[in-house]
Amino acid sequence: MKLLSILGATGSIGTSALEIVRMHPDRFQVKALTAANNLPLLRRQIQQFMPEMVAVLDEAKARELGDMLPPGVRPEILSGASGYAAAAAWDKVDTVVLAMVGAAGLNPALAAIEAGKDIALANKETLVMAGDIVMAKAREKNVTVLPVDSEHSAMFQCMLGNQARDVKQLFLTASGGPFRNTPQSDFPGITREDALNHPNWSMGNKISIDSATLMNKGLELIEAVHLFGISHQNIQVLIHPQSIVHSMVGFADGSVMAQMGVPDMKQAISFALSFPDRLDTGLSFPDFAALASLTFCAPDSERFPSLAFAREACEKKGTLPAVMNAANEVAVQAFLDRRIRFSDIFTLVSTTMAAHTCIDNPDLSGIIEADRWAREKAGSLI
Ligand SMILES: NC(=O)C1=CN([C@@H]2O[C@H](COP(=O)(O)OP(=O)(O)OC[C@H]3O[C@@H](n4cnc5c(N)ncnc54)[C@H](OP(=O)(O)O)[C@@H]3O)[C@@H](O)[C@H]2O)C=CC1
Ligand SMILES: CC(=O)[C@@H](O)[C@H](O)COP(=O)(O)O
Ligand SMILES: [Mn+2]
Repeated sequence: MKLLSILGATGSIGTSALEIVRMHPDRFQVKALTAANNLPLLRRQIQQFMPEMVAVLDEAKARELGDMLPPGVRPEILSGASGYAAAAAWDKVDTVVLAMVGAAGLNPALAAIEAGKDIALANKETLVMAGDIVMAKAREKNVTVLPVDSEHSAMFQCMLGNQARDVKQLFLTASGGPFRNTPQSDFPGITREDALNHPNWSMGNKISIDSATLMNKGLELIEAVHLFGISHQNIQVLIHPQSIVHSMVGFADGSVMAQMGVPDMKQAISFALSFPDRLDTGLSFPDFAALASLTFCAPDSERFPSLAFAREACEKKGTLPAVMNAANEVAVQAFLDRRIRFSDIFTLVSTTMAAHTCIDNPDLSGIIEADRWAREKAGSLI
């Protein structure tokens, strides 16, 4: 029986993780859940899964949640950064699902690793900001970090049974997002609704916008560098509009292994939770006969410069990846709030990166300071 803490339980990944738990009550028990603002959904989850600990965004929300719960349902209710860290590090938990969105995931990730918990990692921003520190800490604490991100789960699955030294190339697939075929001249007219309309995946708002700008693939490039200890130069990004091949690994002998499935995160989440077993998820196989073709092509770096930003961050390292991530978070939120246009996201990120004086080998406080600086800088550009 795995004893779970699910951080970001009310989100797209969190609710899919709970679906897996619901399907396999003999394998998983929920001990802790966290959310930020969605108290009605968290209340229903608490009543269904009866965690002993929950954490929400702030004290006011914690009081509100307490008032919403019926008599007899009394988990410990914590709040804020200390609450999330407590839910990640609690000694009644052995596995933590990190499914919060954005930089807020870094502190609980480190708390979970420090406490020796196994990690199912969806929050890619954590590795983009501080991958060297997080992975070094995981090695020191002998903690397993299992990828939940579909591409990284795919690559991990392709590598099983092979020697790490035989991995020569990663092929990171991207759907291309909703604007794969949109001419750049139409970018100024792109609305929030257009950009949230991902062709294949149902996901939270932030990652949906990242997919539309291809920044999601930039973040995933850096995530792969840290998870698999490979240079970004050995990672090729491929546009694969069908999202059936979730990624591929090329080996020394010229063999390429691909992992496939319908675009549904329950496969990757369940594998991270049950590894090395495979659980029944209720998912069907792709209908290969009905699929006209599986296609691949190179990304268009002119319309979508995000991959170039990420490769620059990989080259310069230091605080630059955290700066790119923070500027992107500010820009995406401003676009979601209808304060900037779609193409302004690229300008905000590139201008903030260009203004940054990169610090090599930063410690955690250096990264947090770079994140703060980048948010202020990007905010001043809006
Ligand atoms: N969705 C997907 O298919 C995939 C997602 N990922 C990654 O997983 C992570 C989660 O994505 P997704 O589930 O789509 O996101 P959602 O926006 O759907 O959910 C985010 C979750 O985090 C909580 N949250 C938001 N802000 C904060 C904060 N400041 N502090 C604490 N908790 C917060 C939300 O709470 P509330 O809703 O209560 O406000 C919610 O529970 C992201 O890093 C994303 O890149 C990776 C691969 C695929
Ligand atoms: C499901 C998942 O892992 C997402 O990160 C997905 O990859 C987004 O689609 P894009 O390929 O369009 O970025
Ligand atoms: Mn992904």
